[in-house]
Amino acid sequence: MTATLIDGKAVSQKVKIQVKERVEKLAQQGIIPGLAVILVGENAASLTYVKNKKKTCEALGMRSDLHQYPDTLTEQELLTKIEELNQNPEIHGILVQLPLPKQIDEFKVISAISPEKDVDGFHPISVGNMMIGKEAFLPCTPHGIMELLAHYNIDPAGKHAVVIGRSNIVGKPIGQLLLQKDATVTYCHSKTKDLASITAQADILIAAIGRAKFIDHTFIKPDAVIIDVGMNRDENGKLCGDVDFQDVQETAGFVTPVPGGVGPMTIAMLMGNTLQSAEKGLSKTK
Ligand SMILES: Nc1nc2c(c(=O)[nH]1)N[C@@H](CN(C=O)c1ccc(C(=O)N[C@@H](CCC(=O)O)C(=O)O)cc1)CN2
Repeated sequence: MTATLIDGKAVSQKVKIQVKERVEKLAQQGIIPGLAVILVGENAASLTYVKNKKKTCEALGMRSDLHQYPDTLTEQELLTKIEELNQNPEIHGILVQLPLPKQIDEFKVISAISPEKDVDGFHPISVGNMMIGKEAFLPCTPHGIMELLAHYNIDPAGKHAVVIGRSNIVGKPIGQLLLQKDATVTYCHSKTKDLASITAQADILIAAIGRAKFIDHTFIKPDAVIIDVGMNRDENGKLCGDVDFQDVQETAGFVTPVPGGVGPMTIAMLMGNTLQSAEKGLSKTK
């Protein structure tokens, strides 16, 4: 039997339709959700992502301002821009595209964004609230993964979830979100010994390693749910994930493709977070 495809493109469309309906309701009250996206430098992939964010915002009836700077921008200049956006009542979400050039301290920059506008969910206050299960903007990729699991009726409760990767934006938070849904979570990383013996116990495997097609059928348990967060190029320059999609077909129960899996969900969840921020602002003025 071949694995069931987890179709992130289709699920993200569904999420975006729901967001659009809520945006239209807000517009009747004179509020247009506004997202400010800051891009520093000329990273080609980042430019594609920020353009996609802008295009998606506009398609859903939201405002999106792209602030683009050369990689010579100083940290202070960036902090000044963030402060200006923090004060702008028409902007409900602020996002600084990562990675940033080396001269800029990522933590300082993320911490400068008002937590109320932190639609990426990267601010230490957002992370802290998420950790203790309080209301917070959830980071978009992990949030998108949880949405995909829910859509396919995959309940993490009692399952062994193995996360490969410990980044602040994917690995650490997805483990926490799975834990909150009562999964038993194991984190693996570059220093983990005998990785395959651990991943082979996973009912849900999250691959966020950054190595093209690294996970093949020898790493996985029969019928496991495989979520591929990788975004790599193969030997022919073709986009691929951390999972060898073809090779796991006969073993996995469910698998996300790359492209068309987790990636589109990231942008859809960002739209949801921006809308949520605008809705919160409205309820405060009532
Ligand atoms: N401030 C942030 N920076 C970064 C984030 C983030 O969530 N916030 N995540 C990634 C990049 N990213 C969004 O910013 C992102 C990556 C990939 C996709 C996506 O849709 N991928 C497509 C393929 C796209 C292609 O053809 O190149 C897919 O998987 O189908 C969306 C968003 C790092 N930085």
